Amino acid sequence: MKTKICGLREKENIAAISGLKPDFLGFIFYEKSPRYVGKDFSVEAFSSLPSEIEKVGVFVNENVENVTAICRKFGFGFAQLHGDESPAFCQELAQNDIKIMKAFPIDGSFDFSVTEAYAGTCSYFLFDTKVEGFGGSGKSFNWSILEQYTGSTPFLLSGGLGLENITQSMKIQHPMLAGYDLNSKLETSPGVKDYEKVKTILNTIRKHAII
Ligand SMILES: O=C(O)c1ccccc1NCC(=O)[C@H](O)[C@H](O)COP(=O)(O)O
Repeated sequence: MKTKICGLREKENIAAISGLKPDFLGFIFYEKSPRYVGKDFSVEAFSSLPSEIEKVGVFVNENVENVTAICRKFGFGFAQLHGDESPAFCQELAQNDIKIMKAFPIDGSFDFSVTEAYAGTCSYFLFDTKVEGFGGSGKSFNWSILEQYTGSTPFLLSGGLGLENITQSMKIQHPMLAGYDLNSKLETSPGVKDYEKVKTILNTIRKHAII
């Protein structure tokens, strides 16, 4: 199972968490987020990152030019699109050699047929809890709705995953469940991840994955 730790921004914290070898690290370029990387964020912040960890830029309703420029500047292989980006937007971005993770806000009435137009363009979907804002809510959704997803694009489960519910979430049996996206439940403060909590949750996921 893949693991993604989202919403880091401080050099020492990035270095410590990268030592735990998650598959993806996410950096938020949405100014209204309490985890926004900030104007002074520089490539220096992850100079020690092993190349096998995929870097993900997280965007909300940003334009293609800005997403492309930021991904190129920071060497992000992936853009996570967490707003209302259309299938055409994703196709345009994919032409710039950027892999896409498209987030969808899930509640009990989500219609998974909306994901169909994104298949083929996105490497992963990210199913996150529908809330007022866009992400980082710390809230989980009722996972039983995932049974309705019959697409062939792999997805990361997201939304309020922490030490208290990760074991329960690993009971989900879905052929396209590719991994877990982890964020606010593992923080000491917004944007700063708790090393011990991240270590414990990654060990839990990895132990389960080889049983
Ligand atoms: O985390 C944020 O502050 C955020 C704000 C705006 C858009 C996206 C954001 N996070 C993106 C993520 O991938 C989070 O990991 C995802 O929303 C789950 O967060 P959480 O519920 O805190 O585990």
